[in-house]
Amino acid sequence: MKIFIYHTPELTPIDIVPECAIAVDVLRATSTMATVLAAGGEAVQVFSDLDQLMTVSEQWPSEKRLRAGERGGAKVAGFELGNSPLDCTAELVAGRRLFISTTNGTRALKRIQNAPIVLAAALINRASVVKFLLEKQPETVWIVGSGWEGSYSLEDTVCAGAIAHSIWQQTNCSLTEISGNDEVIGAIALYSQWQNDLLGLLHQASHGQRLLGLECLEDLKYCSQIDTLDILPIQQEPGVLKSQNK
Ligand SMILES: O=C(O)[C@H](CS(=O)(=O)O)OP(=O)(O)O
Ligand SMILES: [Mg+2]
Repeated sequence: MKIFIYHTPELTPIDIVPECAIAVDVLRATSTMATVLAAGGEAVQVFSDLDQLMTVSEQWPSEKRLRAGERGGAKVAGFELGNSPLDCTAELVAGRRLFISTTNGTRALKRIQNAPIVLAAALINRASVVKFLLEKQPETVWIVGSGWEGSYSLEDTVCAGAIAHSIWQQTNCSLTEISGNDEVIGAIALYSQWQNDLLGLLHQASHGQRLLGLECLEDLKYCSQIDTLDILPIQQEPGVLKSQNK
């Protein structure tokens, strides 16, 4: 297995696809998606465009859908949910499809949606993603950070590093054998440095500071946990992710 890390959707190649592509948006889109599916959501359907989200979700029975999204961190007017995983309780989401559009995470998923296998990863479901990769053994894996409007984000890179670090530790491969680009070495080093204080790292991150400004400390705490949800969001059709085995 060769792992490649791309820090943003914009840095991700467009003319080829890997066997498996993984979108990461620790703050907060993929953390929210994993939470919704773990709480019994039927599926998560992602949109980069709000008008398209409205058009498609209108065709879904109202009692079976939830609209979620943020712009500038704030909930989109008229939507039931913003982008906080803490709002995605089982009472609210069970059996319903989440139609979601966020600033960065949904763009990353759209960018990789043509790969044969597409996953959504966050720190909270890192172990489930790693387990799948070790069982499936895809030849090439891309881990794509969502970043922030085209620029680097610390929290997505540390999560990519956490995935690569775990694969490296659980195989007999050398670092050179698993790393497809230099970003993998850098991400593993970042994770190794901060693995015992991931919340501290999120406090340092510009996105973490933005969310703290929006009074979202509890979101930071939740998203900084590692391996807490046994859930694998996997794409079933372009833009639609379900829990594996559903
Ligand atoms: O909702 C989020 O955390 C961000 C937007 S902001 O940084 O809060 O303004 O969106 P995401 O697509 O999850 O990075
Ligand atoms: Mg983000």
